[in-house]
Amino acid sequence: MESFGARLHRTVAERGPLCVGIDPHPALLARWGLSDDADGLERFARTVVEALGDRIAVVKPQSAFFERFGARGVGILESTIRQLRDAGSLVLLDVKRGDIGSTVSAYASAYLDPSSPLYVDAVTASPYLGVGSLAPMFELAAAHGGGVFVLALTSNPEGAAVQRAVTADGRTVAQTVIDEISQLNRGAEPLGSFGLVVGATIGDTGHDLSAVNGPLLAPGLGAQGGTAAGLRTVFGSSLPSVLPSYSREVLQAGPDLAALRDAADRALADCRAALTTAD
Ligand SMILES: O=c1ccn([C@@H]2O[C@H](COP(=O)(O)O)[C@@H](O)[C@H]2O)c(=O)[nH]1
Repeated sequence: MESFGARLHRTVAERGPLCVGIDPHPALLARWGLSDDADGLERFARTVVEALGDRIAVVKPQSAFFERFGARGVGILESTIRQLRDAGSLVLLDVKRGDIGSTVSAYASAYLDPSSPLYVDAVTASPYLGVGSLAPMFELAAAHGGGVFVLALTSNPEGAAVQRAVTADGRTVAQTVIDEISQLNRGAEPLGSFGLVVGATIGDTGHDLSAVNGPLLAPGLGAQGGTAAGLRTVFGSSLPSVLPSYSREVLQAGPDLAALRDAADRALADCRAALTTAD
C-alpha cells in the first residue's frame, strides 16, 4: 500500500504544488448566480470538480459549507469526494476535528476508514486536546495510506495567543505540535504522511520546521492577504515541503470553467515560481 506521503509526493510531481479549497461561501454562491441552498451548493461543487478535478493535485472541501445544509449538504459532500477521487485529485477534507481519544476514534473511522461514505485521502485535525489524543487518527491513517494535517501556526490573527504561548519546558505550544509530528514522520520516504498547517499570512514563523519531513499546508493565500512571493519569508529552507492553498482567490473566477482553470493555473504558476526561486 502506498502511503499518503508517497501519493502526495507523486501527485504534486505530476500536477504541481497546489491545493484548491471548495468553500461555497454565501457570497460566492450569489456571485455565481446560484441560490443559497443545497441546489446551489451542488451546482457549485460539481462545477469546481469539473473545472479542476483532473488537474489540481489536492482539492480541499471545507466541510462547514456543506454541513450548513444538513443531511443533503453532507450527501453532496460525499458525492463531491467521490467525484474528486475519480478525477484523480487527492481529497483533503478540512474538518479540523479533535476530541478525547475515544471520540477521535470515531472521527478516524468517519474519514480515514476506506469503508466509510466520507472516506478521504487526508483530514485536518486540531491538537488542542493534546497531540496524543489524535493517535487514533494517526493509526488509522497509517493503516490505510491516509494523511492527517495538524494545526500548528494558523493563518488567523487570533491563533497566535494560543499557539505561541510558552509551555513549561520553554517551547511554544506550536513547537510541541511540530516536534510531535516530526517524530511521527521520522525516516519516512519520500515524505511523511503527517502534515502541519502553517498559515501563509504569518511572516517568519520563528519556529523550527526543519525536522518535519512531512507536508506543510499553507492556507491564507489570496483572500486573507498571503502571497506566493511571501512563502519564502514564512517557510525559509522548508519551502520544498510547502503545499500552498487557495480557496476564494480561485473560486471567485467561476462559474465559467475556463476562467476557473485560468485562475488555478495562475495560482500554480505563482507558487511554482515562489517555491523554486534560488536563495
Ligand atoms: O490556518 C488556517 C487553517 C485553515 N484555513 C482554511 O483554509 C481556507 C481558506 O480560504 P480562503 O478563501 O483562501 O481564505 C478556509 O477553508 C479556512 O477554513 C485557513 O484559512 N487557515
